[in-house]
Parts: sequence; structure tokens; C-alpha cells
Amino acid sequence: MASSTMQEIHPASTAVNKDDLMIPLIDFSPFFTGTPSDKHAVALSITNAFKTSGFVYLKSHGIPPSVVSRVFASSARFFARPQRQKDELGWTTPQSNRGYVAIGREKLTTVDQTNGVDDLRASAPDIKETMELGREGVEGLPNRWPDHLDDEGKDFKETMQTFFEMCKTLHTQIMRAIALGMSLPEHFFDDYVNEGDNNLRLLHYPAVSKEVFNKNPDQVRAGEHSDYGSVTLLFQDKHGGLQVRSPKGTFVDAIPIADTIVVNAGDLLARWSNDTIKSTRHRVIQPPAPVNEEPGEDNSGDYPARYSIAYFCNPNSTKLIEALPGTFGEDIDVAKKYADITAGDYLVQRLTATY
Ligand SMILES: O=C(O)CCC(=O)C(=O)O
Ligand SMILES: [Fe+2]
Repeated sequence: MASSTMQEIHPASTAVNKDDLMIPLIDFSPFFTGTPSDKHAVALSITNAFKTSGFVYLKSHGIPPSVVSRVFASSARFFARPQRQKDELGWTTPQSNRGYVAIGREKLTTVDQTNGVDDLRASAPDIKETMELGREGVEGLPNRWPDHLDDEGKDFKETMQTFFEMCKTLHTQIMRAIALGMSLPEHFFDDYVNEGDNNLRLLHYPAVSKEVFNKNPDQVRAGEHSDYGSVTLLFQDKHGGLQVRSPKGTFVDAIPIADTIVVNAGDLLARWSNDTIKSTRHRVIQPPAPVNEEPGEDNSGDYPARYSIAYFCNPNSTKLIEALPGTFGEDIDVAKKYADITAGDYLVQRLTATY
């Protein structure tokens, strides 16, 4: 099929394009309802985005906006609870990775920074609190639900469980797109992701005085890092502040676009793909200045609170991750770059370094 025709059928536009960082905005619906060639075209655009910027914005992804709004509202009500209630639901271990994480506890860093993580945590703690939710029903690793507290807590549990399952389904669909985009059978990854060993992270970046950022040039809301797993589904509110590292080394705003999900590849997928897919570093800073205002012009008052929802997708924890077929071998003269490792071992290693 001529590429001009494909453009008409699959209008992919550009969400971000600066300093050689191009992040497309892709309509996922033809993947579900289009012809086989429509489906293939969508799969290829998504996979190409992961191979170049490591990021894509997805629209018409199958999770209704009303569901996302409900999750945001429930998240905001959770973080508005008294600190004591949240602390009682505290995060315990990397193995479990479930529960509430208070401001200053996690410091996101890059792989090569982990030795200095204690110093960094002390000088510029991430200004955020999170609630981590994992797969239900794992022996010995219960979620820390607030459902014993009140009706709102019960509603929170139900809302998050429903959302968790929807995101799990979307993960499977995205992995099918990646499979097709890498010339593998469409269902290649199904048995790798069917358990849903994923992590739903609700994030709250509280309103913070502009002075805090002015005083400390290293201050961020969430430090530069790459994600650990296969892909991350990121739902942003309207405030902005997410930035992605460009090939030029600059940070580029990944602006919020209504009813889209920012999807980025994680380190384990990069490793699995023998580094043909990129896991790109990103961070969260204060929201960008309004368009009609020079940065730094209005230095008084607070930056508004920001909420986001990150759904970290992972292969089943027991699965052995070895370089994908087609990414290494004598015929393409590329060697396997990494040793095989189970998804679970890999993630626990990474989580242990940041808490
Ligand atoms: O809040 C955001 O927009 C991004 C959060 C993030 O990158 C993370 O938690 O890994
Ligand atoms: Fe991230």
C-alpha cells in the first residue's frame, strides 16, 4: 500500500516535536476495528515510535474518559485523607510494592545515579506522594486498601480494581501491536503478560510555593529516570510538567492532551528488544509558565497541585526475559547484549535501588 494512502486511513499527528524528539499522536482504534492492513499500519507506527523517541500519545485506546475522570476524582479524595490514615497504609517492601509512599520517601534516579541516591534524597526530595496498587490475589502480598475506613474507601477499592483490569487489557493490546510491529506473531506476548503483574501508581504533586523551586535549581517534582517494565500508561491532568529527554540532551515538555494516554517503553522492554526499543528518560518539574508569560516572570504564590496516574506494565514475574527473535543473530550480525533474567528479579533489583 502506498504510504500516502496509509496516511489518510490512519491520521497520526505529532504531539511533540522539538530538539529531534518527535512523539506522535496515534489513533489506536483501527487496531481494533480496521482491516488487517489498517491494523498493521497502526502496529508499525506504534513500534516505530518506541524505536525512535520511546514515547507515543494514544487516543481512542478503549478506556472511556468517564472512567479516567472517576479514577482521578477518587485519587484526589484519597490523598486528601488525614496523613495518619495514609501512613497506616504505608508501602513496605520492593517485593510487594504496594501501599502509600509519603513525600520524600522515593527518589527517582537514573541507573548510574543510584549510589548517590541518599544524598540526592536529602538535597532535593521529589515533591510527591503516591499510592501503589498491585495485582489482587497474590499470596502474601495484599494491597493496602482503605476499604475498612468508610464508604469512600470501599468505592476507591472498586474504582481502582476496575481500572486496573482495563489497563491490563490495554497492555495486552499494546504488546500485540509491538509484536506485529516487530514481525512476530500477533499473540507472541500474550502468555508473557496474562497474569497482569502490573503496578498502578496514583501520584499527587501537592501545590508548592514557587520559592521552593527558585531557591534550589535542582528541585523537581519527580527526578529524571526511566521506567523499569515493559510499557507505562500515563494519564496526566491538565497542568503539565512532564518532560522527556531529547536526543540533543534537552528536556522537552510532553504537554497534556485531553483524552490521550502517554505511553512509554520501559527498561525491561528495551532489554528484551536487545535495545532496538528505547526506554527514554523523563522527569516532572513545575508546570510550564502560561503562554503569555515569560518563564520566571511571576515568582510569587504557588504552583498548583498536579495529579497523574501511571500504570506500570510488566511481563509476568516468573517469565524469563531473553532477547526477542529477530533482534540478534548471525544473519543480522548482532549479538545478544544482555543475560537472561526473570521479570520479577529484574524489577525487585531496580526497586531496591530507589527506596
Ligand atoms: O507524573 C508524571 O507525569 C510522570 C510520573 C513518572 O514518570 C513515574 O512515576 O514514573
Ligand atoms: Fe516514569
